[in-house]
Amino acid sequence: MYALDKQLVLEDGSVYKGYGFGADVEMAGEVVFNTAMTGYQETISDPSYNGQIITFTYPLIGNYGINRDDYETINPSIKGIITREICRKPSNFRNEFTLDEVLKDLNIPGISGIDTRSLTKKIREHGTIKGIIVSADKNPQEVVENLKSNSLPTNQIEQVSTKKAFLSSGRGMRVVLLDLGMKSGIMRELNSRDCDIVVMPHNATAKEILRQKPDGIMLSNGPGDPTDVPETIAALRELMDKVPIFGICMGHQLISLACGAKTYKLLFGHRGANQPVLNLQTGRVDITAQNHGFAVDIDSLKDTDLELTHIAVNDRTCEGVRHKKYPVFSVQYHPEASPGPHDPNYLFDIFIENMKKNRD
Ligand SMILES: NC(=O)CC[C@H](N)C(=O)O
Repeated sequence: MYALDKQLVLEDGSVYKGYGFGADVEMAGEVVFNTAMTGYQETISDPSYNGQIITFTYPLIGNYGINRDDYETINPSIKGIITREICRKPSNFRNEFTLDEVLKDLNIPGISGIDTRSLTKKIREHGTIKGIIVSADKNPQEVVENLKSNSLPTNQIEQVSTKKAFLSSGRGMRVVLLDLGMKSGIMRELNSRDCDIVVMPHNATAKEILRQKPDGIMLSNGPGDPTDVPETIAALRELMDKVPIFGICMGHQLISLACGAKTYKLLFGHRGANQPVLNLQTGRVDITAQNHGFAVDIDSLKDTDLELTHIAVNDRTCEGVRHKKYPVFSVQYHPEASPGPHDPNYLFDIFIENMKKNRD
């Protein structure tokens, strides 16, 4: 039998005892919850979760193992995993490693045996909260004091964005993919449409981007607060009228900020694989993959050249915008899925069409 050797301590003083797995290290992070039933490998390796401890509401995690192919980045930067139950003997034809051994290699701690329903209810009421997975014999009061005195990281985009530009050749449209902490799924979608991609760091200037003679610019997802990167927002302002732009998640927030809208932090965010989104033009609802803690303030769109195109069915928050004059659009959800449904995948085709039209 495993011993109750670890505890999850939250900033509000609550303590959840459990069983440690993965790396035996202590790392504080923002505790968030994800409601997807599958896709834990893509989720833990999504760079937008940088600095966060992920609670999986699905009660069994690790049951189909980890494989070489499903990483969204090969350098995951989450601060921990919280589960009801961890499967230590996965069974799947694609299984190559156990979640436990991979987390050990990646130096990421996990805790199982947690009442994730109660924890999730707490986060829903309180909002996302700072927490840490520590040894069960530590005094929780002291841990809480420590947690309170340490602030969560800022400027996370620069930690996960590529330092140098690189190419992924194709014969189709030339796309500058601005890496704000991109999931490889975005690259895969562009590759599958034969795009000729230049991936550039988050702080590339408008001039550097235009020097690549792009047909269009793709803005990726990314971690943390969108207001952390004023230089990227300034670059976007210069680029808006030059070439078609498509933004996903962080990219969507940055386009909105560049046009004068405002962003704010949601109480507990949207993280999962079945988030319904209403397309206001067609009346169609797409079921989407999402992972975001911030949102664009719908009221603030009034004074901009953006129009609201999509809203979340669950809480009526902003899920997409479009520029009134230029072929610039963005969504808060993930058309690249990984993990999650492929309903909105056609958005990549719209981006390709926008680039073709702009070329003609
Ligand atoms: N996946 C993302 O790009 C998330 C964007 C931003 N970090 C947020 O939490 O809202």
